[in-house]
Amino acid sequence: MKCGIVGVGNIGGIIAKRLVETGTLDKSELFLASRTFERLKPFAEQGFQISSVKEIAEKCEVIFLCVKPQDSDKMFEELGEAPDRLIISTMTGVTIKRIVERTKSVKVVRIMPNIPSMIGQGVIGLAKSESLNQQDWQTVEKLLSCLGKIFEVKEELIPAVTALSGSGPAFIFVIVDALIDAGIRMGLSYDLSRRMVLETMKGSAELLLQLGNHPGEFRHVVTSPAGTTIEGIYRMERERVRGALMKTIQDTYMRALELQKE
Ligand SMILES: NC(=O)C1=CN([C@@H]2O[C@H](COP(=O)(O)OP(=O)(O)OC[C@H]3O[C@@H](n4cnc5c(N)ncnc54)[C@H](OP(=O)(O)O)[C@@H]3O)[C@@H](O)[C@H]2O)C=CC1
Ligand SMILES: O=C(O)[C@@H]1CCC=N1
Repeated sequence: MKCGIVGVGNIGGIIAKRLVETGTLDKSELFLASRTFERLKPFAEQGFQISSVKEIAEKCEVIFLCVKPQDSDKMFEELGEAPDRLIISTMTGVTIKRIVERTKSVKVVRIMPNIPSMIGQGVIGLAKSESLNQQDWQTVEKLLSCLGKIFEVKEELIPAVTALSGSGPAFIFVIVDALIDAGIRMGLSYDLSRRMVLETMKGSAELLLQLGNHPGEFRHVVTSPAGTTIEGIYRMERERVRGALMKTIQDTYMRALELQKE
């Protein structure tokens, strides 16, 4: 199967690497196109095939579109029409309707991956056009499963997925950074603090995933009467941490909706 990636930046680069390193595609089946050669150079040096955007439209059965929304018009112009192609877009704010209009392909999948895809542990929100047949869907699953877990949603929920899991890792990284600093402030080394924070996060997430309990239930298991945890929880409530996190996601969601209108 010939597959092309248009826009080899953060996400396009991750997809290219995962497709090849997991053996999902052979380098001979994959073609990369981007605006500046600088981004493509490390791929060219590793034997990836470099192409033009137009060539990808002409020769690839599957085309990933991975440019920023602000660059999409120019990219669509260069791509031209690609009526029989299966299009998989990571572009934030660019609707399936718009992709169908610009490419004339009716087989369009809009995805919202996140960067843990780098190690195959991503969350991939996905909405698809109605014209995909069983074979197309198998192709999509084959290509995307090397990135992580696929969650199919209605297209109207993609902006919510963008806020929660697409942008989500950035918020988690800010929280991790702050917790590591808190450890350092109490005298732990950076390395020890980092490992303890990450293992605590990983263990807590695994516990919830494996046992399925509501997080509030386990919070009570940790919290001893007149103990240490309740002091921390009381501080979190006074600092309105919950509200701040919900507002963070809401503002991100509003921007995702705005981008869809621009
Ligand atoms: N980063 C993330 O975590 C996520 C991003 N997304 C979405 O994926 C898309 C890509 O994001 P990201 O990878 O971070 O962005 P990047 O800017 O890192 O990558 C986009 C790439 O597309 C190239 N490009 C721009 N215009 C064209 C064109 N006309 N033809 C070919 N290539 C072009 C850019 O070239 P140049 O190097 O010259 O700028 C750049 O290398 C965005 O729409 C984003 O919203 C979705 C989920 C997560
Ligand atoms: O910041 C952005 O716009 C993109 C969408 C999700 C993650 N990065």
